[in-house]
Amino acid sequence: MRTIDVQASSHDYSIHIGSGLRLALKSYISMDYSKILIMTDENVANIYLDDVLGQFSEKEILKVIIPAGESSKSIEIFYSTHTKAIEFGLDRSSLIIALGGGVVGDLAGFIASTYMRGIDYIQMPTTILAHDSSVGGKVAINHELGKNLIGSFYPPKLVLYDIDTLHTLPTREIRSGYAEIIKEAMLAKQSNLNEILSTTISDIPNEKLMQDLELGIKIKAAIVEEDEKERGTRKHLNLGHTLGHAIEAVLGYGKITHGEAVGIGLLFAVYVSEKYFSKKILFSQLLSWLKKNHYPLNIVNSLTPTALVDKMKTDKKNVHNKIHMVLLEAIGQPTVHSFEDNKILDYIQSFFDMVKEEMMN
Ligand SMILES: NC(=O)c1ccc[n+]([C@@H]2O[C@H](COP(=O)([O-])OP(=O)(O)OC[C@H]3O[C@@H](n4cnc5c(N)ncnc54)[C@H](O)[C@@H]3O)[C@@H](O)[C@H]2O)c1
Ligand SMILES: O=C(O)C(=O)C[C@@H](O)[C@H](O)[C@H](O)COP(=O)(O)O
Ligand SMILES: [Zn+2]
Repeated sequence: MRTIDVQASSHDYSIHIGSGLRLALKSYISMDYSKILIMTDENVANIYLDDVLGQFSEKEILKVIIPAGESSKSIEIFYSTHTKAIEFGLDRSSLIIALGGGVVGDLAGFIASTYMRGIDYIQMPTTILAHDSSVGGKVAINHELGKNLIGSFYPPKLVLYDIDTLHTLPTREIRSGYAEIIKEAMLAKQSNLNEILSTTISDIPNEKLMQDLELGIKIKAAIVEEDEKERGTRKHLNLGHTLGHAIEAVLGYGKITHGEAVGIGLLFAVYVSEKYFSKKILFSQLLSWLKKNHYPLNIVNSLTPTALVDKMKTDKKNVHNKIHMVLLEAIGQPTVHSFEDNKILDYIQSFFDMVKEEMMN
């Protein structure tokens, strides 16, 4: 087992990464909680819920199983879960457990942050992508006008990452998770990035997966420790998300995975960076890695650049209604830049043209 400790402003917490941890959850809970609400989605419930429930008595634990997918990060499910929690008698000494991917983690975490003005919660990530979402305390639900627009910063008490659960992930979700690891490596060092770009999604040995996850988590943890509330450096973790989030919202939540959208968003961020700084950084290597690993680059054929710019206008990084994007001056040197809407529109149009041409080769 590996452990990474994170210092948050409210408390410190540990991220344990290892095999079989879901079966030992109870031994990691140090407080005597009055009741527990465990949230998971229907896919994860089918495979792993009993492993966790088996450690508790029926009286003390309420299970809330939500539909799988991004559309569950909604105000309706947020509200109905509050209702179930009140009816079950959850109080301020109760605990919420998020067993699942980033959807469950973001939603359950946001419910924990608002229930009776805030109760403890534990993240039990079950996707590769959730190495990112379970760390750092960003919790949220979506608004029809944009991603994660209703939320808060609310760190978990503990992250228990049982990597055995990752063996049941569909290939598409492995692909999705790796986009965020690439992002983290792009913010760190060339050698880290080379290591991640050497991965082939369809064939990842266990030890390599563990190493890549640990690398991503360490890079993320260091950034959120430095700037928990995203006043400055944490914005860099949004690399690839200005376009990525807009793609998710324009297509309709759940039509593309978060990581697939971020993968395209990262390529766009590198494309703009190379134009802006007039130098080669990573575009051709990243493009060929994304192509080799079957990221859905051809989605650009069904996207309208003006609709994307409209969505980008609701991005949380914007200031005075101006779109702000994270660019890379070089690997490990992210910076934030603001652009006029027309300039972004030009970039998207020429980027799409280039991707379309590449997809024909
Ligand atoms: N809070 C943050 O810092 C942060 C960071 C990154 C992403 N996010 C958010 O995370 C969400 C995406 O998370 P995700 O990619 O984990 O999506 P997800 O939670 O929807 O999970 C993806 C799919 O995998 C299934 N699944 C989960 N675990 C499984 C397992 N072990 N075996 C088989 N199937 C399994 C789920 O049922 C779902 O169908 C997005 O909403 C994104 O905005 C948040
Ligand atoms: O932790 C962060 O900070 C991130 O930006 C991580 C992102 O991968 C994640 O998708 C996050 O939810 C996006 O943040 P948002 O503030 O743009 O919603
Ligand atoms: Zn993300």
